[in-house]
Amino acid sequence: MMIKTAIAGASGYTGLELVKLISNHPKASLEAVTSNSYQGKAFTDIFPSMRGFESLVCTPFDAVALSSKVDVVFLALPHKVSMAFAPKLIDQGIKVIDLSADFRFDDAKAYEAVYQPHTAPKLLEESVYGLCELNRDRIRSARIIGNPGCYPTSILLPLVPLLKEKLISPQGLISDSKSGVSGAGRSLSLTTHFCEVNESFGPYKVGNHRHTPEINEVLTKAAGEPVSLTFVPHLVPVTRGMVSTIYAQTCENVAEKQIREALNKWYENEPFIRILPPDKFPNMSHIKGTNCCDIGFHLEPESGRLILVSGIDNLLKGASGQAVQNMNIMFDIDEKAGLDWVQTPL
Ligand SMILES: NC(=O)C1=CN([C@@H]2O[C@H](COP(=O)(O)OP(=O)(O)OC[C@H]3O[C@@H](n4cnc5c(N)ncnc54)[C@H](OP(=O)(O)O)[C@@H]3O)[C@@H](O)[C@H]2O)C=CC1
Ligand SMILES: CC(=O)N[C@@H](CCC(=O)OP(=O)(O)O)C(=O)O
Repeated sequence: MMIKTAIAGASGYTGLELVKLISNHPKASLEAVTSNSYQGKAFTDIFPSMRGFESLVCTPFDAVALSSKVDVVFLALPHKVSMAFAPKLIDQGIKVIDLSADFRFDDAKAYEAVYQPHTAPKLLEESVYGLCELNRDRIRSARIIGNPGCYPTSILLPLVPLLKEKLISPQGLISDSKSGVSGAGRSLSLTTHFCEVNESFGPYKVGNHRHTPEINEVLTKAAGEPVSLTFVPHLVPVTRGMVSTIYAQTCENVAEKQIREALNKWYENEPFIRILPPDKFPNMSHIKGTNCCDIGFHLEPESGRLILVSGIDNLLKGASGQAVQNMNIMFDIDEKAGLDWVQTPL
């Protein structure tokens, strides 16, 4: 059986990544790519790197037309936009994997405090947060997935097991995170203009980044009590990649061995989570082009402070790779299908 897919918003960076992944997927086919700005244009006119690999022409989005063609649609659209598209697909019996923030929250009020009034609250209630390793059972039977943000993925994967195992305090968590510029998408903006980012480095949205409530909602559930997290994102002048350096206070008498045992217990059978050996830490160049999340750590014995470092490719495990992993789970095929290769080996 082939899973028939379409990508809405294929002209963006996560859209391109999805086209590459589905084109190489052994059990999925790409039936349609939709775009507003490039209707009627060949996909390869937008991305010449795909010449010879993809022959689709961009069409306008039409849920009824898609219903006879596909089983699942990836919405690679901006947040606040996807919520208008998703219900139309669900009404046609098509599954949805949404890469925006529109279906990530359990609590509509938490979403609305950061974004805008939600126009599909029932679907938001039904949607499943697609953090594959931690939510697999619910993903299996979901009709709609809210694919996690890239920063949340890099922060939640290391922290959730340690909070659940009561090895770290839910208070005073700090994540100092760095992202490549493709995290901001393909549309033009002054902040991602070459001259503004080249040879430049610094934090942005300090104290008010919209990912903080998304991360907090999941951490609070894992801890079983409110958490306090300081999240500071930084932009680094590379195209892709993300590294989060996270500081946490361990609970009394917790030793490094227990941290390693807990992470191994949760992740040793996970193909896309790599717990690094002692004294090894993630590096953007080690995860670029993979669907992996690398996690390394160091415990300061005197202070009990744990330094966790996680690394992902923002466009793969942080977006399109995780979206395909979600599709594999939803359609009950090998979770690694189409993902067990490296696009850009060093
Ligand atoms: N970039 C990243 O690393 C990550 C991105 N995400 C999320 O994934 C989604 C896609 O991101 P990304 O690919 O980077 O974004 P891009 O800006 O690169 O692409 C978004 C695409 O959406 C389409 N679009 C824009 N506005 C509208 C609109 N009003 N109505 C319909 N279509 C519209 C555009 O295509 P066209 O005009 O051709 O229709 C555009 O190509 C976003 O929600 C983003 O937050 C999540 C994790 C990581
Ligand atoms: C570098 C950069 O600008 N990054 C984006 C995050 C992109 C992402 O993954 O988040 P969403 O899916 O929630 O958009 C930002 O800080 O808003």
